[in-house]
Amino acid sequence: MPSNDVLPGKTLSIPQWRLDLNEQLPGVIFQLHRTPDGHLHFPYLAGSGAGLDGLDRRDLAHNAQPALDRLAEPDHPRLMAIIERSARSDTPIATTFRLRLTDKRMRWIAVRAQPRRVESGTLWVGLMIDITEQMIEEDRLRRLSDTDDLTGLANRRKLMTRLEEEISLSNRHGLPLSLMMLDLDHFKSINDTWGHLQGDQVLRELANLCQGILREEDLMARLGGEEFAVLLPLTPESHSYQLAERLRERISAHNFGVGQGHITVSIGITAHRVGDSREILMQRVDERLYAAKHGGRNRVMAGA
Ligand SMILES: Nc1nc2c(ncn2[C@@H]2O[C@H](COP(=O)(O)OP(=O)(O)OP(=O)(O)O)[C@@H](O)[C@H]2O)c(=O)[nH]1
Repeated sequence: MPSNDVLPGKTLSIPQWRLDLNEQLPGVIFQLHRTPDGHLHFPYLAGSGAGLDGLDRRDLAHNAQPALDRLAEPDHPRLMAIIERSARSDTPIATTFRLRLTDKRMRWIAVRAQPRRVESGTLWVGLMIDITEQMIEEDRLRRLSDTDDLTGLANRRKLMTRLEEEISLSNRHGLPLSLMMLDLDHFKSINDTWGHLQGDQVLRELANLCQGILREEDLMARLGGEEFAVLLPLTPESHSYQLAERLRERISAHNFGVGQGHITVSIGITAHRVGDSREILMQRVDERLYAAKHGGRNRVMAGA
């Protein structure tokens, strides 16, 4: 049976019209060969884009390294592991990775490749296409679905996802984690007196003010209406109490344009205890907020 492999030492006669067609592809078709000692090279490469432009294909025919050197840092070991696993278990490669081009631009590439054992090692036949535009669009949509329209803060959905992740870290490594819930006091009267649009402006400004005080790794979310939550990783309750007091004071002293001192907040805080679920934590912090409201508002209530 004639071989379709373009391995070193073998020649393959491909009609010129097919070579021309392959070169015009908006992606790359390839053969990747791995010798038993792990050396990788591309015996066949055709097409354009896929982050390989500017590389000498004659070099790549002998050594895949110049292409692998373009892999973004975290993707390099991951892709190597995927190639090894595919070679060992004869399973296809289906993944995405990032390549850094010479001008420092990053491109997202999708690869699909089918391995086959050959005398000289493993040979994959596959294709790579540039999916950067789709990834940017996906990222935009993801961010939209995680964002509160009015304030630009994270929304409840995003908070709940992060809370789940942080709780799992906290349970596994015993790291401190605090949660804060913050609600504007008598906000109905602000709306009634100044109008809904001005009320919206107060919510936006409150979000800005708090974000200026919080750390990068803290996550502030708008839960809905005039209720907010702040997730504080690596923060024990004593620290989050001080922070909550600072937020409360700064908010009550801030001029929101609706009469000095008219905007105050009640805040509940609680710390995560090993074994607490997301729902338990949310319920407990809600109870603390309720206690702050009933204790007279413009105050912080803590308690694990
Ligand atoms: N401007 C504006 N107002 C909102 C928004 N969402 C909810 N509100 C208003 O927030 C007010 C909440 O009123 P209540 O639940 O009675 O609470 P409150 O007046 O803040 O009183 P306490 O929380 O008990 O201190 C209502 O007037 C809602 O219309 C929003 O997106 N924009």
